[in-house]
Amino acid sequence: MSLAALHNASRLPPYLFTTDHRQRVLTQLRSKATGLEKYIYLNGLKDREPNLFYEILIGNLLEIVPILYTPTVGDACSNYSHIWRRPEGLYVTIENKGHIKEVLRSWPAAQASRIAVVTDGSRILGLGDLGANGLPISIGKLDLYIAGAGIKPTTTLPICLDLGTNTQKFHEDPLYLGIRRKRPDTEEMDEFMHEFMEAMREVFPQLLVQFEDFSTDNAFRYLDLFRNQYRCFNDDIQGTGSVVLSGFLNAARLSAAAAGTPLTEQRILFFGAGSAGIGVAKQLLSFFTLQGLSVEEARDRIWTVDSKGLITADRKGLQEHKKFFARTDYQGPPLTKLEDVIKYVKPTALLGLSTVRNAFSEEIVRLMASLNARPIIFPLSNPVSLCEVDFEDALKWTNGSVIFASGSPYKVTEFNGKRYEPGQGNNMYIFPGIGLGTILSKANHVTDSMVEQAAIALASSLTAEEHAAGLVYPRLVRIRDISAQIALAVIRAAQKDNVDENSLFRNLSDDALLEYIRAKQWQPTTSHLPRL
Ligand SMILES: NC(=O)C1=CN([C@@H]2O[C@H](COP(=O)(O)OP(=O)(O)OC[C@H]3O[C@@H](n4cnc5c(N)ncnc54)[C@H](O)[C@@H]3O)[C@@H](O)[C@H]2O)C=CC1
Ligand SMILES: CC(=O)C(=O)O
Ligand SMILES: [Mg+2]
Repeated sequence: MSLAALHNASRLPPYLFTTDHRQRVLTQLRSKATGLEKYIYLNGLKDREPNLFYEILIGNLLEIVPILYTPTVGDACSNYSHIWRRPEGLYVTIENKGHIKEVLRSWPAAQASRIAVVTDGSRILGLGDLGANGLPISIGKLDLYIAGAGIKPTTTLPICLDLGTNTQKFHEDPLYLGIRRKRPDTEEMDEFMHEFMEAMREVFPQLLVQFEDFSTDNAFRYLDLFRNQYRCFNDDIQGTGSVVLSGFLNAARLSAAAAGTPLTEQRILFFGAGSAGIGVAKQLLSFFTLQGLSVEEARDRIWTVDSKGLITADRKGLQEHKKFFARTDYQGPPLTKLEDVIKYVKPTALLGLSTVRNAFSEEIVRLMASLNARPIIFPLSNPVSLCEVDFEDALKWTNGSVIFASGSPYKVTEFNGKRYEPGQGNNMYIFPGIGLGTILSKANHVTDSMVEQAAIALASSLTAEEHAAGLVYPRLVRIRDISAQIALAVIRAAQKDNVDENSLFRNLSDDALLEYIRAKQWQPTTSHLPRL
């Protein structure tokens, strides 16, 4: 319909076209009192005017990403059954076992689908088992694919597997959207997951599956079972590993320069040894092997702590995923307090993936500062309400020397008259580029080298000005460009590993391929809307 015809439609206010829609949206958004209300408002906007929604998101990333993603998406998930407005993703339930394919076929434009984010709701951020309320995490991640990498919205597919929940209060909530039953045992869940993955390949032949927020045992289990069989990766293990390796490459340079020591002298302590902690620890082996150390030497420079303290090999009943980093060189009584572990290990870096709010207390942070000229402290648990230490406190207790990156966003902070910018060590910097590179190259698997090269590309993407400002991650506003650079590195790694099915790119120079990737990035079009 032409503007004139629209103007003549009597339901529209007569002066609508003398106003700017973007300004109207931002004003309405900012008038909402809480993050959750803002989330609901943006959700409605996406339904009414998806192009405008994405234009506003891309143009205001720093303001809007914390609403659609961590921390506010955590509130949206916790309350999803109560704020639900409309269908916006696919639910596949345990009751669908035996005919999952038919359920998947109900998704419109199956042939066009390229990327699915699949959660079973069992560990949403650090908020635990939210069951069928987990869908917004898949939606939020896909919005970042669209905004951050330029993936076309109609090719994205958010999925929540509703297998029940062990959180009793949902069984008793009359508005709860999911099945009221406990989660299945391993055998039943395995049967479901095998059928689901086979059906996904058949119905969506071009699809990349991103596993998201599965509880730790299942996260490792299904990654191991499926990674060589299907086009898939686990964001919490591999995406987080990659993004933290990237930030660590830059942080270690700053820390080693301040200490006057070689990079290989880094000693890394993980507080939290779940899918994220161990996923990152495994990826950080590459930090050392890239400097020429062997895997065994690299492992020697990494210590892990869980709720029982320093993880040692002699501990009875140690879970499988904790065994690789379990120490064999500690003799003595169990070290159960973080402070004692730090005194024993003398780490240069302390990484939190524990879900324990304020675990990095004043004593802990001051201890790190007493051991290091520039301590690396990454409190990576999400959302903010579970972060191990706030940015302002970390600055104060280290007198500004901390090299900091958190999982959820913090604001630029002044300390002693100086301005400090926090890093955000969140897989949102990496999965859009991994996805874009995998989709474009039609890689049939996501290999370790694709994940590692993504990290190196992200670490190398900082501008001279960002380096001079002491940043360890590039600024989020450049995410589209950065995702294109990551995608290039991912495609080249896929080619080296011979998993690319799109061989056309092999003859292109890096410059030509980067140009091609950028040209492929979807842009919202809002020319049909009024602007001044
Ligand atoms: N920044 C990022 O990009 C990402 C952050 N995460 C965050 O990482 C956190 C952990 O996720 P998962 O590993 O999947 O969860 P998980 O629940 O499997 O792991 C938590 C770990 O922390 C340990 N822990 C719990 N309480 C403790 C205590 N009091 N003292 C010492 N250790 C304690 C547990 O023993 C376990 O090893 C979540 O908050 C999640 O949001 C996860 C993925 C990406
Ligand atoms: C960021 C993310 O994937 C998580 O906290 O689970
Ligand atoms: Mg996650």
